[in-house]
Amino acid sequence: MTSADNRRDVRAGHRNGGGTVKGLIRKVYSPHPSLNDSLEGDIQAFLIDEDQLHTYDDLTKVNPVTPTTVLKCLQARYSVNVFYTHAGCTLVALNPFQPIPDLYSLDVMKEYHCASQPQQEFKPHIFIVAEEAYRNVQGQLEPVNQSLVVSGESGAGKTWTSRCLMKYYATVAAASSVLKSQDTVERIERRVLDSNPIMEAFGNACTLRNNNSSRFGKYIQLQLDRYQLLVGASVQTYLLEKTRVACQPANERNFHIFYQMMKGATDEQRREWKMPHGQRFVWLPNSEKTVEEDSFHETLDAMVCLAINAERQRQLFRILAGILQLGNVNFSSSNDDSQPCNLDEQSQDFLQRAAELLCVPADELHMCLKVRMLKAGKQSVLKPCSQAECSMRRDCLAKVIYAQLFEWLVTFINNSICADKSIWCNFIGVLDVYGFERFQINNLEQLCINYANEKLQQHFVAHYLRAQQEEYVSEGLRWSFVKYQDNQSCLDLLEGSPVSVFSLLNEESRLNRASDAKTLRVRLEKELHDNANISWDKFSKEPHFTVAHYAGKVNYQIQGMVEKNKDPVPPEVVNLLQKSDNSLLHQIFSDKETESQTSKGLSKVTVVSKFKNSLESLMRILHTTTPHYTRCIKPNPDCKPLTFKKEEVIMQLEACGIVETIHISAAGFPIRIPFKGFMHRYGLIAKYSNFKSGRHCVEADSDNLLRQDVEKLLNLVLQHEAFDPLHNRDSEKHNSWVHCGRTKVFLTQSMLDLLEDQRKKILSQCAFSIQCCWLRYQHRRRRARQQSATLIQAAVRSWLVRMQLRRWNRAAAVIQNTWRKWRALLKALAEAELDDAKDLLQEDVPALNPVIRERGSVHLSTIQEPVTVRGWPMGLALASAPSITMSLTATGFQKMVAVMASLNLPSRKGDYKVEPNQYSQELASIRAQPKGSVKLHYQRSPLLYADRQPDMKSDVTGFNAILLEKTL
Ligand SMILES: Nc1ncnc2c1ncn2[C@@H]1O[C@H](COP(=O)(O)OP(=O)(O)OP(=O)(O)O)[C@@H](O)[C@H]1O
Repeated sequence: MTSADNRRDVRAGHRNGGGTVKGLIRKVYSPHPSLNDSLEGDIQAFLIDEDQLHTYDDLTKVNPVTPTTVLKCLQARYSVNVFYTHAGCTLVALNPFQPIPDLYSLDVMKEYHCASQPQQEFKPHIFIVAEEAYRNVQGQLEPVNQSLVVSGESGAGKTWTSRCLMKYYATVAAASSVLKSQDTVERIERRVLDSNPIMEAFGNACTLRNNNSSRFGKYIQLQLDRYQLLVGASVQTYLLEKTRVACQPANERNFHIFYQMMKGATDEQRREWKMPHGQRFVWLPNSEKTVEEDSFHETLDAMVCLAINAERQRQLFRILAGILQLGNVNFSSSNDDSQPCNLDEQSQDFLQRAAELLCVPADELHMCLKVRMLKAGKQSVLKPCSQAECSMRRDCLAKVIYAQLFEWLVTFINNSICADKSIWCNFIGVLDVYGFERFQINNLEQLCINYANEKLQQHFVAHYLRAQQEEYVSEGLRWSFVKYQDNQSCLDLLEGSPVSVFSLLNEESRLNRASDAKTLRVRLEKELHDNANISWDKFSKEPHFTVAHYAGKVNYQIQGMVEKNKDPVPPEVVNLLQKSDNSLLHQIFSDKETESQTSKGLSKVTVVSKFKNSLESLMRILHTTTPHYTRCIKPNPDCKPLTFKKEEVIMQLEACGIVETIHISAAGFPIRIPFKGFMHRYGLIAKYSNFKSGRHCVEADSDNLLRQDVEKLLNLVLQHEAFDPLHNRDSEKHNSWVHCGRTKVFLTQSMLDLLEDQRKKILSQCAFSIQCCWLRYQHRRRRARQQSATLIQAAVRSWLVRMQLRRWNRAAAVIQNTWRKWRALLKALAEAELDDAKDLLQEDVPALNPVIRERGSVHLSTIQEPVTVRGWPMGLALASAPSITMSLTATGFQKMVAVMASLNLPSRKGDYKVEPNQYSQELASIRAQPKGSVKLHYQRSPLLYADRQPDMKSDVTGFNAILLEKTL
């Protein structure tokens, strides 16, 4: 099946009357013959178009709705391999009894999950129910928690459906995981899924009606965190059929796990379990029959995945092997009643093996089976048991071990998969309970199972059929009542107070006397003859009673019922098991009640009262959740593919009241929301659609005001639709999309989808606006930050520059100061030298000496006069250059610059003319240009060596040497 196949045929919807938009005038059975004649005509007219029957995706579109038309549509769909059909609030699932390729593939799951409106876009499917429940949790519409109730008779496909639902959630609730590591999510979903094979191995068996029949009921809570991700699960089980361990109905088998062990054990395991090849076990009938579920490896893998360690597995399988050995123990009757029963040689051997496997002393085990301990006051008396009693004690031992082992397993699984309460906030529950049972001989098990089904039917009736109709009336809707089968009187018969079948059964069980079927039958008849749901076949020899259940009459055998209800466990048995060296066995019995039934007296909890209590707690959970119903239908009793038996199907349809459901769904409004809640959720549509009510919608308290707001809002939503149901309300009100009651709005699914669409659009617009504002705000903030950063940077830079300049200025001042000192000193020296030279020429030397002497300490800072340019001896000019090294070593332009600096000539371009000596290329003259008044005449110095460059290494002597020394 491709995804295109899954898509809904939209044209079919139009052909079938345009879906729920246009009201359909439906006809129902009437006591008036002429009306029924016309109904018959309508049925024929409807069925004439046979080719179109399979296109009815929703049975509410069938017109007229009768068992025949519904059946024909389902048959037509089954023949074209379409197995799911909507029936209003219920999904009808026909069992194909063959694998349908790609019907449950991962891609299909994703398609349904990603579709904006799966119910509109795709064909009916169990994934639509799953997705609807998931979206309800996402939408947080009260009640947020969801329950998926899967019902149907044995083999109809409940377990299969539950598995599909779990796989769906394990996929979609984990796929969107972005917050957790993939590893964590996978581990959780894997563990949740892996609990299935273990539970099925221990709790399912091959029966005449189903090769993999669940012999217990279960309610699985899939725990979701606030992001709607699967974070854990928990399982609650109900009424395991433990009698199957020791007594299998003809042509049926024991629980799968025993066959798995026998077929899948390795040689070593066989040795350990004392289970050689070819060994026959009385409690494993029909072991030659192979079923798909006989896969031991799958169970072992699941155990590993759930962290049941190797040692625990060893202990567990040894216990199971011990149970099998017990089944082969046979007691032979003793001739003397005062003597215990004997065991033949073979049985002794089996008993020995059983004792070894259960790790209890063989002789004690033997004693415990054949001798009963009676308490008379404080005295205990041992009384040998009859052969039947011995067998019963043996069976009881096996049953109690198996039941406790199953309970331990469920607790272990729960510990492994259950999330901490602080982590999960919502749940989706999947309820898979055994279907209605009616055999040739029915006993306490069938009574309990059928009672559970009655309870579920009542929940459906109360939640959907009755509640809906009652509400329509109280809310002022004009409503033509649909008759439905209310099973309250049947439930009163079974569980009512003060007298009911259960109460009488319990009374009888608590009396400390041997049960007598006939007495109970008489009591039942005497006390309950007023109730029309119970009857007796006067000609039957066997004590019995017949109950008219919603799904049909069932005849219950009274023989053995009281004993089963007592479910006695001999205290010796429990004492013995508590002594076991098998730590698992020891653990599961360590806190078991050891006191005998007699000592407990009337406080003994019977099977019926225990079951009733657990069912009531389940009902309490169901009442606080939003239910979704799936009715599984078994098309034929032989589990054959492509076989549709009309009689078989019509009985099931009638049993679950599908026709009534369709009537009410077709005409009614499945969704009801109080005005306040409605405005709270959808008020934003008015607010953001420029719709003004003149006051704040949600604050308007009076129902009338609220009602007006609601109506305006609905008009607003529908104004784009060609059809305006509110204006139609006087005519076909109950067939329109929406109706405003006194305190509530009644909606069809289509109307709800429309409202949700609008709400989503507005929310997405709001989200867009918020995103824009946020982006703008972020942008502004970023810009402000940038500006601030620039400002700070500028301030810091300017501060740094100022600091730098201050340092430079100080340094420059120091340099200038020092430079000036040098210059003054050199000037003084040069002048002194010139004066000296002049004096030498004029022989007037002493004129300079006083100056030198006077300034001898080189304190010349006060000399500020500018250099007077005149004819300089070049040697002195060079010596007064800024750096002596520079003036000595530099050549060309550098030298010229050095000289100019030393002469304090401003180095403006073009002010001076500099001429080198044409031979030596030494600086010959610097002349001011005509505009200036500087004239420099170079003449041969009268000083000795004045035409030489000072050379540190050359032998500069005399005054020049002194001059050089000072410069350095
Ligand atoms: N959708 C399906 N597709 C293919 N096969 C199916 C489907 N549903 C059920 N089956 C087949 O029908 C068989 C019986 O289904 P299932 O075990 O789910 O019935 P059930 O209602 O749980 O019975 P019980 O009450 O006895 O446990 C399955 O083993 C499987 O082979």
